[in-house]
This record gives sequence, C-alpha cells and structure tokens, in this order.
Amino acid sequence: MSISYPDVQVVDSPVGLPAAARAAEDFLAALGVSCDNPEMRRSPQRMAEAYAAMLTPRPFEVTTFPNDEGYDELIVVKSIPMQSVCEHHLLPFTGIAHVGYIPADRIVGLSKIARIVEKFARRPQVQERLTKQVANWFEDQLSPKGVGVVIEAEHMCMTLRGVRAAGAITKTSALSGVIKDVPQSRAEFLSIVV
Ligand SMILES: Nc1nc2c(ncn2[C@@H]2O[C@H](COP(=O)(O)OP(=O)(O)OP(=O)(O)O)[C@@H](O)[C@H]2O)c(=O)[nH]1
Ligand SMILES: [Zn+2]
Repeated sequence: MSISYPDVQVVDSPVGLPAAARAAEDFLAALGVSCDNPEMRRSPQRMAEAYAAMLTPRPFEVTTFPNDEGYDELIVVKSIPMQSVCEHHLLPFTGIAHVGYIPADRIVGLSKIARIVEKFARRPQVQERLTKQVANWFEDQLSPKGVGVVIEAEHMCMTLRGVRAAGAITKTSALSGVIKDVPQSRAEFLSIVV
C-alpha cells in the first residue's frame, strides 16, 4: 500500500519567496535594521529561504508492508533529529524524537518514520500537538498493537528571550494501545528511549 502526501505547503514557489523577502525587509526595517548595505542586501532573501525551509516538509511517499514474519515486538527508531517552529513566537524548537510501535498486520519503512516526524514538525507547532500527531499517524495508518512517541526539545523562545531559561529541555510523550496500558510494554519502551 502506498500513501502519498500532496498536502505540502509550497512556500518556496517563484511567487512566494520574493513576497516573503520583501516582507522580511520591511519587518527588519520596522525594527530599525537596514539592509541597505552590501553585506545585508541579500539577507531578507536568505531570511525568507530559511523560514521556507523550516516550514516546508519535503514531499515523500509512505510505503507500508505486510508483516509477513508476524513480528510482534517493539520497533523503535531513537534520536531522530527534529526541528520545528513554535506557533507563538515563530522561533525554532529543536531536539530529538523517539518513535516506537508494536506492529499488527503492517509495518512501515524505517526511514519513513523520520519523514513522518518531519512532516508534522515543519509547520507552526506546539510540542504537545506534534507529539500526538506523530502517534496518531501510526494509529491511523498501521493500526498497530501499540505506539509510543517521546520528543525532547529546547525552545528558543524560552532560552534566547523571555524567561531565558538556557538549557531547559521539554519532554513530551504520546502512548497508546499496549505501550500505554500494559506495564511491561510501557516500561520496555520507556527504558529504551528515556
Ligand atoms: N505548552 C507549550 N507552550 C509553548 C510551546 N512553545 C512555546 N510555548 C509557550 O507559549 C507561551 C506563550 O505565552 P505568552 O504569555 O502569550 O507569550 P510571552 O508573553 O512571550 O511569554 P514569555 O515567553 O513568558 O515571555 C509561552 O509560555 C511559551 O513558553 C509548546 O510547544 N508547548
Ligand atoms: Zn515560542
């Protein structure tokens, strides 16, 4: 079974980037930062490209396979790099995601697990919603026996500004099925990822 995701936000289109660059220049000017010098002439363009990159997941196709071997233990991909943008300040929050599941009838290609994290991360987010959306994707697409997602991240809005709690790490989790309800499965998953 192959599921494609055409719902990618096209921010880097020929129309979108120039408009974003003009807006970035106005935004910086309003903050008293002039780009009218050789060093910064291209900076609004770079800023537009940087935000487009942070807010645009790469398109991909997900392939799932029948679980022919009847594999019924945990599959965990640990320490997936995760970059997202907080919806309050539009500043990055970055860290790692751990994703595990116990399959039923279908399994998914391992690289796709990291792509699923990117799909939901590259948009304005809160960490709790991101964590749940990744877990929900597995429930909806694979109907596994259990799913576990743990994300640990540093929020720039909390470390570079505001409270300036440098080094503070936020951990969130979304567990379901046997990974949530059966103590041994829950403990095994958490012992692998935490
Ligand atoms: N729950 C949750 N909160 C987040 C996340 N990212 C940012 N926030 C918080 O969202 C809140 C926004 O609150 P506001 O009071 O409107 O923003 P603010 O005045 O800039 O707050 P300070 O950061 O405390 O200066 C802040 O407390 C942020 O730390 C997230 O992923 N999850
Ligand atoms: Zn924020």
